[in-house]
Amino acid sequence: MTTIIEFKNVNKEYKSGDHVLKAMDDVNFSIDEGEFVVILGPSGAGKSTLLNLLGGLDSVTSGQIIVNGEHVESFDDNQLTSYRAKNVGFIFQFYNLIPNLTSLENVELMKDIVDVDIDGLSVLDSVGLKEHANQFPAQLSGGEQQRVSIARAVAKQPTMLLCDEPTGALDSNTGVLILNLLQDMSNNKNTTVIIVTHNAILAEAADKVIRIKNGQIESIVINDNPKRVSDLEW
Ligand SMILES: Nc1ncnc2c1ncn2[C@@H]1O[C@H](COP(=O)(O)OP(=O)(O)OP(=O)(O)O)[C@@H](O)[C@H]1O
Repeated sequence: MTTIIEFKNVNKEYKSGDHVLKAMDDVNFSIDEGEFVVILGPSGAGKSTLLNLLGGLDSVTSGQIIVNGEHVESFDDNQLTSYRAKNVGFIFQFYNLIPNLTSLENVELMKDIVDVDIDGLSVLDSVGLKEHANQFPAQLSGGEQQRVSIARAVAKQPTMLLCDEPTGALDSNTGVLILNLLQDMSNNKNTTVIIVTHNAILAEAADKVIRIKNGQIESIVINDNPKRVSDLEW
């Protein structure tokens, strides 16, 4: 297995007045290429902070974040923009769709950003939205908009998919469809998938489970025999 992501002694502090909050407190871990990783922890533990640092949306206070051998913590703004465009697919709770583009156009937009061949219709089909290809975001439900944003992140074929509660707005059947798709991306396309969730059941499907508490790593567990998402008891 090739290590693709390393956090080395990562600290992230937020200052407000005299008070310093340690959102990441000496965090160390590594993730292999193609791993399906679940990050668990209580509210305020630092899960979103970890994803934001890894995705180049926020900068460390100290420590190193090494992705594909490159030091993300030393990137300037231009390097960060190019790093995010080439390597990272974000699936967050906010959808960030472009309102005056259809579902299909929102997905195919990725052609302008990365040099990949995108069959937008087939990606929309994989999230159950082929019939909605020509609708605009305002004509879709919250869960459908979430699925378009997932299709857009997947279509880009990024090195890693960073997902913050990706199924939060979805009913359980659609949630399973999406988590299955993410597990397939990891198993079949060697995409590294990292999912932050409150749903501990998903841990059974993960190759690696990282638990965080108070900005620190509580445990890292490797599953030798992860379950298929479709076999989990929800
Ligand atoms: N921009 C910020 N300024 C100040 N404090 C912040 C900022 N972002 C996060 N924090 C604090 O850092 C800590 C970790 O926040 P984070 O959002 O990473 O937690 P989380 O584990 O994702 O929580 P949740 O499950 O509720 O989303 C929290 O105490 C939070 O209040």
